[in-house]
Amino acid sequence: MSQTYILAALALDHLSQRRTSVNAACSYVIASQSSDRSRIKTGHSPHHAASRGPHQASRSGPHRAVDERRLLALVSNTLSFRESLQIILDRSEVMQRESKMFDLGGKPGALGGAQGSDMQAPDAKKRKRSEHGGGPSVAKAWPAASHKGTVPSSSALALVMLYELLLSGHRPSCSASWPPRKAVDANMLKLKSELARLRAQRGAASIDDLRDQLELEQKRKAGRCPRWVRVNPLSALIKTRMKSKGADAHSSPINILCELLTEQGWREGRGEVLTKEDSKSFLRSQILPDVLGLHPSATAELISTGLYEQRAVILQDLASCFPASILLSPLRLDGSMGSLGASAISHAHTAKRNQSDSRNAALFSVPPLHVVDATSAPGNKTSHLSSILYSNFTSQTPARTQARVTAFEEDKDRFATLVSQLDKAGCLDDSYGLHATSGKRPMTDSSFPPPKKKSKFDGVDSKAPHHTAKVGISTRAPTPGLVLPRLGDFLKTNPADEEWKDVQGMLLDPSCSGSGILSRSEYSMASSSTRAQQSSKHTLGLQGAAGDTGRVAKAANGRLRGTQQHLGPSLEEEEVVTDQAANGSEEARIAALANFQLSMIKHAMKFPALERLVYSTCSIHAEENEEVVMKALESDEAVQKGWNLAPASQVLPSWKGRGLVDSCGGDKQLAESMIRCRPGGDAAIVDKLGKDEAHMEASNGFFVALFVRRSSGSPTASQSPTDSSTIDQLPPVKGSSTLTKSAKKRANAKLKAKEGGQLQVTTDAKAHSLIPARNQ
Ligand SMILES: C[S@@+](CC[C@H](N)C(=O)[O-])C[C@H]1O[C@@H](n2cnc3c(N)ncnc32)[C@H](O)[C@@H]1O
Repeated sequence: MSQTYILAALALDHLSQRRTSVNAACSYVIASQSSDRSRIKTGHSPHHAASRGPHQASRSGPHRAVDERRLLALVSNTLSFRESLQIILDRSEVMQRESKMFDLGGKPGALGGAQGSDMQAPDAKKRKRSEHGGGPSVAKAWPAASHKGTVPSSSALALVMLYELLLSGHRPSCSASWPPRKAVDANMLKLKSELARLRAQRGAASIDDLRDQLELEQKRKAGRCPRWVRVNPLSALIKTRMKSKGADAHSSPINILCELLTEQGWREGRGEVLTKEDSKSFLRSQILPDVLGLHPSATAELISTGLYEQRAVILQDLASCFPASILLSPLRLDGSMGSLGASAISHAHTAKRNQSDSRNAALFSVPPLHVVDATSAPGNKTSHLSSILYSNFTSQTPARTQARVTAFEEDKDRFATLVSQLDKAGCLDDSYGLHATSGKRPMTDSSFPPPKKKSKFDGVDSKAPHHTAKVGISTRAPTPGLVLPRLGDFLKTNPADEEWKDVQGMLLDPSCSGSGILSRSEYSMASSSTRAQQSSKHTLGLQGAAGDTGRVAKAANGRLRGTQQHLGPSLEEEEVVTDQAANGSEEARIAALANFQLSMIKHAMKFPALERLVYSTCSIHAEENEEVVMKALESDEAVQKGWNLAPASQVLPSWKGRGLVDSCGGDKQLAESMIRCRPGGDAAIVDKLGKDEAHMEASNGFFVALFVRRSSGSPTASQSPTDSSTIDQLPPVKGSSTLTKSAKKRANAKLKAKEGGQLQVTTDAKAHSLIPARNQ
């Protein structure tokens, strides 16, 4: 019956959205289906049915029980071959020709052809609605129905059917007239020839060879990445130590973390390579000062220290720590990367505010104080922003009263995760969510965390005036965590609103294909041995998350490299949100994502005081990275407001991986100003590693670009907003001429059209001058 295929596709959809185990995804979809049915039948809530567990649920309805082992094997095997299947699908163009056949949502009654399948007629409109000004809304195109376990995406269903019909060697269990099967059958010749081509290209003797090759490649890459940890200066543990150190010049949060580790028998190593043998050593990142790397096999050992539980460390990939660091670093006008102490930054802010010491303030462009994280959940980068702001301004009261992070998230479930993660890490602003009158948190959502107890170290601001905050609104007293989460669609904000008038920095890390994430394949791909175990031993919902590997290992297994690694929860919250265009090929999906990403950047560029905008993805596709940045630079928003790219010297200059020149129209300088991380590290470095060695420059695949502009509110620009000579006389910054030729042309054309210098800022000058982000 087709039901198993539909459930398998739903499980794949679920895995695309959530970092979870194959087991858990299968249990989830079975429970969702059953609860849907029981809700329809009895009117009970889905939670009620789901809480009975998948076994009972699936057997309680009038429908045939799902063969759980078969479902698990089908999902695991499809995942194992996912990359090959996708290549075959794309090359054969089956999705382009047959998209309707896989679109169960578009064909009410399509399920009718399946025996034993009575799943709800889907809400096709919901999945296809077009939002945010053109193209499928990637943020919203994620099929809500599918996510809730009703209708799978076409792409997931196609993968499952392709695996079953092309590779499994099983007799299909659905009717030959069921549209998804018909579509694959009709294209079988083409599909087989693409499979043969792929095998020949990879030199794989058999299909199993092909799968094993892919798995090995993924594992090798993932194994080279250290277990990255970032210190959290907002954890009570670090704060207490910091306080006890008083004015000790060496007492930075990272030094304290190293000290805490050393006290527990860890050793600080040297060099760039971590070996498996030394499971209790760590290295400091040479790229980011607040990050350490351990050998991935040391994760369980780290967890046993209690530092993770107390959130003294946040487990976050190195590359994922780039955006907040780049956004909040001082930018030097001489082109060097600033690494100024907190007091220097604070001094610059004071000078800027008073405009009394322009010489000093002009030394560097001060990092922003009010920052927006436009797409926050689960909040790794948000808490990093909070950590840096907090560290910079911890003893600088004037600046600290203004420093804050407004964190948007539009998905309610993910918003709950965001709030909970921020709360655990001590990053929430204490005024967050408190009603001015009752002092109680307003949300009724059960996942919403209870009000925080104040620790003695949170008392620093106890003399501050009582807040008069609305929920998440920024009129609040300064508090340690600094983050004000906002449940809502960033695209629906009005940049002209009063509350955004002082937003100077923004981090934009939107939903993407997630193609750079190594751990995704790591957790989702079952090794040959575990596949066998799964089919024979495991039954859904009964098996413990990580088998019998022990409590610590169980908790840590999100990244442990062992046969159980794909089972069980992860320690790192999943940053990736990948949305699939309901129909169509991988290319269509990426194009839809790119449209959405561009619309987010263009919206961000409209914020009046914004001077820095960091754009990042964990994708390796140029379509989502360099190409989006190029289009953004050429957009009306960029040209009118004078947005540019910060030069390479201002964006982690010591990081070797830079943008793809070809994808930047051949402009080397432009490409140099962008950051790229190759999944598993640069081949030139990591290919020399021994077995079981990890390298301090290996991370997930990632991309970052820093857009900068001088806001018209900044002193220099406002002195003479239409005087291009003034702007041109600014000291040039090497390598910052980043507008493309067509953008320059358009800027010139616009300027000519607006005779009399009516433009607020002389776009012509902006287009030709070399302008770093600067405030003075
Ligand atoms: C890639 S994830 C962000 C990961 C996060 N920066 C971190 O490091 O933990 C993208 C997030 O943006 C949210 N999102 C997508 N579109 C949005 C919008 N228009 N407004 C607000 N949030 C949005 C998604 O729900 C998702 O949680």
